[in-house]
Amino acid sequence: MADLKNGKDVPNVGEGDSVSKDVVYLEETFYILSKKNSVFRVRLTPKGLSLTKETDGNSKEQTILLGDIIGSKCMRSKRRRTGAGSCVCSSFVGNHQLKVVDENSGDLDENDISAYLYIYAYILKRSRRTLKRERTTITLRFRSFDKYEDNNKEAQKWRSTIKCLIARQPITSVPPTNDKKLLVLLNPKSGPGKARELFQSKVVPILQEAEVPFDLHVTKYAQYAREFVRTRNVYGWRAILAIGGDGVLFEIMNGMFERLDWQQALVEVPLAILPCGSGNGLARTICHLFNEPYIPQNLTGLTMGVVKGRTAPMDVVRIETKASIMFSFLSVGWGLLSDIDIESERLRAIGGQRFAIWALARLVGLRTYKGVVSYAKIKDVSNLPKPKQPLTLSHSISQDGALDSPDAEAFIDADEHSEVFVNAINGKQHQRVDSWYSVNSRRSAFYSTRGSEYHSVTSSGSEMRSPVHACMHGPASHLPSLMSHLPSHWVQEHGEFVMVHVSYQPYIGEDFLFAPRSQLSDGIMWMLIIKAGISRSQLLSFLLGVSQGTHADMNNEYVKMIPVSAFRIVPEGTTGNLTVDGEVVEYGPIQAEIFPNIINLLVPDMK
Ligand SMILES: Nc1ncnc2c1ncn2[C@@H]1O[C@H](COP(=O)(O)OP(=O)(O)OP(=O)(O)O)[C@@H](O)[C@H]1O
Repeated sequence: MADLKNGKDVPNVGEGDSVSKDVVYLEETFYILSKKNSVFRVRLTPKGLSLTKETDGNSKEQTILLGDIIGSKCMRSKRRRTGAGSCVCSSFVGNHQLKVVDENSGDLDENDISAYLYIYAYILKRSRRTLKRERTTITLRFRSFDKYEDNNKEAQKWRSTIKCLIARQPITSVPPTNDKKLLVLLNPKSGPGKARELFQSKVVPILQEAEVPFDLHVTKYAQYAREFVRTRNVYGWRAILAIGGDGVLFEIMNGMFERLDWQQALVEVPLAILPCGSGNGLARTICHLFNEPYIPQNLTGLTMGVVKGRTAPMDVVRIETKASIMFSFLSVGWGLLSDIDIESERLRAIGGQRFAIWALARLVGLRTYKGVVSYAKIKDVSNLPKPKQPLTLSHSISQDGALDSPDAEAFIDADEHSEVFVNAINGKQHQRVDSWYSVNSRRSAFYSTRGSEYHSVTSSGSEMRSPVHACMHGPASHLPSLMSHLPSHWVQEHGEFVMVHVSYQPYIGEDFLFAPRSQLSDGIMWMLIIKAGISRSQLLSFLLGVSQGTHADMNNEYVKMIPVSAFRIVPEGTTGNLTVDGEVVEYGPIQAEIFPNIINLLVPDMK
């Protein structure tokens, strides 16, 4: 068995290129009780957990990638009811289920000296047309020594190494700790109203397995999340997670900019989003850019990013209207797309499909808007990476729905048909009976993470309503004031428009690949201008193209897509919709400029 290399630095673990392929951090051999001619070698390497089955000279290897592993825990066997079999070996065969408990539990079985190491992974699996994550639990049973303490020491060594590797930290005998909780701000009214249910069934189990404690606050009214982050000591949390649509994150981000210490807060407290709304443009963007499958209502991949704590910088856009200043991360819209977004609100209950239905209605009754559109064009975008093709998944259903079973008991992992693997090393004279077995845990469900707090929805919100008017801080503008003349190098277009929509992320909604060349942080806004005069059939092909991003290739007298660093829209008249990140703002002059790399966003591992 390879020694634990204490203090060894592990750079870029998980990417697998800068660490030698031959490095083995830990290695152990196991065998299966019912198949004594098979030997199983388990190795922990920079790539992940390698499981090799050797039978009669043949070997078969399976590797669970480090990027797919989210956590590891040591457990003890649970005390059995009187009359239940107490023999450790027999307890794993037949119809008995393994029940384990935390080592500090009062309900543990003192007679079982085994230490159990649970390794939790969500493996990316590709079937013919779909890519999805499946939950897998690997259980290693350490029973080599006569005392539980010694077996536990062995199991803890594996746990610490796994945890250090996940955190990309030097390997030490103590796992890395972060006592700070995750602040979760959840909008129960977002999208079809399933955020609470999805959090409980899809997110909490992963937080539990990764041992990430959280404080959950369910928003009680619009602007609750904004006031919350503006008025609290946010440094006490490891990150702020928005659960809902893009609107909750918009509130959180603007609450951060209303703090005097906005700069420090944004550096030290990363933001994250899990999509439960009807728009979900940023969540879809993150999945697109980090090659994570995006499956509506399946939060697994993004939650893995949240627990692992990897960050990526994101641009923000400072927006000025006559009455207010705000910061945006997604888009500014005027005309057709904003009309569809806002007017389809009445169909909120049906989720993202509301956009398609309303788009058809608005094509029939097409409106145009008069005004002036001005922009500072970015001349050279030739260095940008090629746009990525969207992963087409035909909205597959994840297998990990099995986590939902509410009547399950926590930590029941052994399947009735699971096999028992018994250690075969040390020439059989030593009575080592370490074992491992791997099962797809279909019955586990966890409902709270130790140390986590659920804040009642019904409790009074009075502590939150700050009497003091918020003042917007954030980076200072370089633009002339909204009513002043613009610099002469800006382009100006007067006329009648079907729409002007500006996006700084590839996706502005789940099915809207609006700016395929956009990156999270590139300092570029993509302005799409569609002028009046365009035929309905051209407009239809534009709307159909938006789901795959093919509309961006349309470039004719009516449609163009321009990279800009700042812009101003001055609509004529008083009726119409102007939106920022999908939320309505006052109708009138609006101007915007982009600031690169302001936000730290929690993102999944790049695959
Ligand atoms: N408890 C609440 N009650 C009512 N509105 C709320 C509550 N919490 C947040 N909001 C508001 O709900 C709006 C929409 O939120 P969110 O973006 O999460 O959902 P959504 O369904 O995706 O919405 P949208 O379609 O506008 O993107 C936000 O403007 C937010 O201010």
